[in-house]
Amino acid sequence: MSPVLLSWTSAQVRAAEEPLLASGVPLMERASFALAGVAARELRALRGRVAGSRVAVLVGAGNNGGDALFAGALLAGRGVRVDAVLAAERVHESGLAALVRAGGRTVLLGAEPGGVGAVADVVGDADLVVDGLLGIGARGGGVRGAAGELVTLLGERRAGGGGPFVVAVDLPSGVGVDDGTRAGPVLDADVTVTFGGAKPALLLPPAAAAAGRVEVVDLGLPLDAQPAVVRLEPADVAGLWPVPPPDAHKYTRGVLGVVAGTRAYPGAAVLVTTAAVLAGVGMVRYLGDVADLVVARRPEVVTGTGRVQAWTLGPGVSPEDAAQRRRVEHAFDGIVHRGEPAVVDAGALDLLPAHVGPHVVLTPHAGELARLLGERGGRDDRVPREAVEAEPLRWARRAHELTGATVLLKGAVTVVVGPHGVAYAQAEAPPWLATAGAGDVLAGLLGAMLAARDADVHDDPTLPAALAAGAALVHGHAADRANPGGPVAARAVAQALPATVAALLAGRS
Ligand SMILES: NC(=O)C1=CN([C@@H]2O[C@H](COP(=O)(O)OP(=O)(O)OC[C@H]3O[C@@H](n4cnc5c(N)ncnc54)[C@H](O)[C@@H]3O)[C@@H](O)[C@H]2O)[C@@H](O)CC1
Ligand SMILES: [K+]
Repeated sequence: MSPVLLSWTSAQVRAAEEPLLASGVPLMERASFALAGVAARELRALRGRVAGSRVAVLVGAGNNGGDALFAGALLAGRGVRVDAVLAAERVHESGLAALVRAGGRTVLLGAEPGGVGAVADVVGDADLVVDGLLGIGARGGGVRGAAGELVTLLGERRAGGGGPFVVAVDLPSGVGVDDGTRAGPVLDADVTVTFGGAKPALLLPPAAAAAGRVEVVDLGLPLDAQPAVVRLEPADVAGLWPVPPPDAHKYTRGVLGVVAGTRAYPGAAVLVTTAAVLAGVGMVRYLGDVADLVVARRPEVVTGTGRVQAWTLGPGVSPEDAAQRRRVEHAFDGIVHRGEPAVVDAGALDLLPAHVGPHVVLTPHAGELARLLGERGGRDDRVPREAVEAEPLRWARRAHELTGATVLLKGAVTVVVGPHGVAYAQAEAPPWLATAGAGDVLAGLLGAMLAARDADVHDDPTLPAALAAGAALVHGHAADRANPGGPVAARAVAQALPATVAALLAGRS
C-alpha cells in the first residue's frame, strides 16, 4: 500500500491492464485478495474478530462486482456470514461460483419480497459492506435503477448516524471516475481499496469526500503515462521551495510587487505583505494608498515603484478604486511584455488581459471563476457558482483554455490546472481556514514563491501550477500549525509560515 499521490483515468488504467491480462496475470485474484485483507482488518477493529461477523457484498454487473464476489468468498472461508446482493441478473460467473462454494448466500435485488427496502434492512444490519456495484466502468450520473434506490436508502441510514462500515471496491460506486463529479446516488465509503493506482475521483472534489481513507493496492500495472491528477505531499513541496544559496542577497531571492488593499479594505494589504515577508521573499514592494499602515505593521516592506521579479495583484482592490486599478493595469504591462510571473486575485481578475501565459496564476473561488467564465467564454460557459462547485476540474480547465493562465480554484479541496493537462488537487486546508483574509495570505505566499523562482518559471511553463499546489499545501499546514483542530485567524496563518516552512524543509511535516 502506498499513499495516494498520483491518479490515472479509467482509460489509462485499462491500457495498463491490457498487456498483463493478455499474458494471464491474475489481476482480479490479487485485487480481491487485498480487498478481503482490508475487510478482515476492519472487522477485527470493529468487532474484535473476523469469524462470526456479518458482511454484505453489493455486486454490480461488471468486474468490480467480480472483485467483491471473490473477496466475499475469501471472507466466507474465514467464517464470516456473507450475504451477496446481486444488482444484475448476470454477474461475474466464476466470482459467483466461488462465493456460493464458500457458503455465501445471495439475493437478487428486485426479486426479494419486500423490495429494495427489505434488502436495505439486511445490508444495513451487516457489520461491514463491500461495495462492488460500479468501478471504472461506471458511466457517470450515479448508480442507476434498483441499486441506486438501495444506495439512497443506505445513505439515509448513514446520514442518521447508523448504517454499516463501508469498504468501496476501487471507487465509491456512482462517482464520475475521471471528473470527480457526484451527479446521482453515490455510496459514501469509510475506506476505498483502489487497484493499480488511484483514479481522479479519489482526489478531486466533490467525489473525493465520498472515498474515506484511500488505500492503493499495487497490482504491478505499468502506469508510466503522465498522471491525470496529482496530489503533492510535503516532501514534493520541500523540493520546490526556494531555499536561498549561501551567496544569496535580497534581489536574487526575489522582489515581490504587491498591489492590494484600499482605504476601504486596508487589511488585505497587511495580510498579503505579511505573508510574503514571512514566506521568505527577498523584498516586498508595496504599491497603494495604505502604505503607511503596511509599513507600520511590516517595517520590512518598501513602498513606491521599482523593479520586481513577480506580482501579487488584487486582494482588497475594489472596482471603485480607480488609482489601484490603474496600478494593476500598469503591472499587467510588465507581466505581458516582460513575462513577470503574477498572482491575480479578487479585484484584479476583472482586469486580466485577454490572453496571458501560464506564468500568470489566477486564484479565484468558485463564484469568481463563474464570473470570469461568463465574461470571457461563450454561451455554454455561462454557469452559476454551483456548477463550478459540482465540476471544479472541468471549469478550471476551461478557464485555463480561455485565458492561458494557470488556474488555482480555491475550495475545501483546491484544484490547480496548468498547461499540458497538468492538474493538482490539494486537500490540506482544515475547514477552519475558510475565513476572511485566508485568501490574501495564500496570494502573498504564492507571490513570494513565484518571485524567488521567476527564472525557472520562464523555463518551465508547468512550474507555476506546481508552485501553486505547493502554496496550497503550505497554507493548509500553516493553518493547522497556528491552531491544530480549532479556529484560526488569517493573520495567525501568516505568522505560522516561518515554522511551517522550516518543518517542511526538515522533513518534519
Ligand atoms: N480488468 C481486470 O481484470 C481488473 C479489473 N478490476 C476491477 O474491474 C473494475 C472494472 O470493471 P468493468 O469494466 O467490468 O466495469 P464495472 O464493474 O465498473 O461496471 C460496468 C457495468 O456496470 C454497468 N453500469 C455502468 N454505469 C452504470 C450506472 N451508472 N448505473 C448502473 N450500472 C452501470 C455497465 O452496464 C456495465 O455492465 C475495476 O473498477 C476493478 O474493480 C480489478 O479486478 C483489477 C483487474
Ligand atoms: K465500487
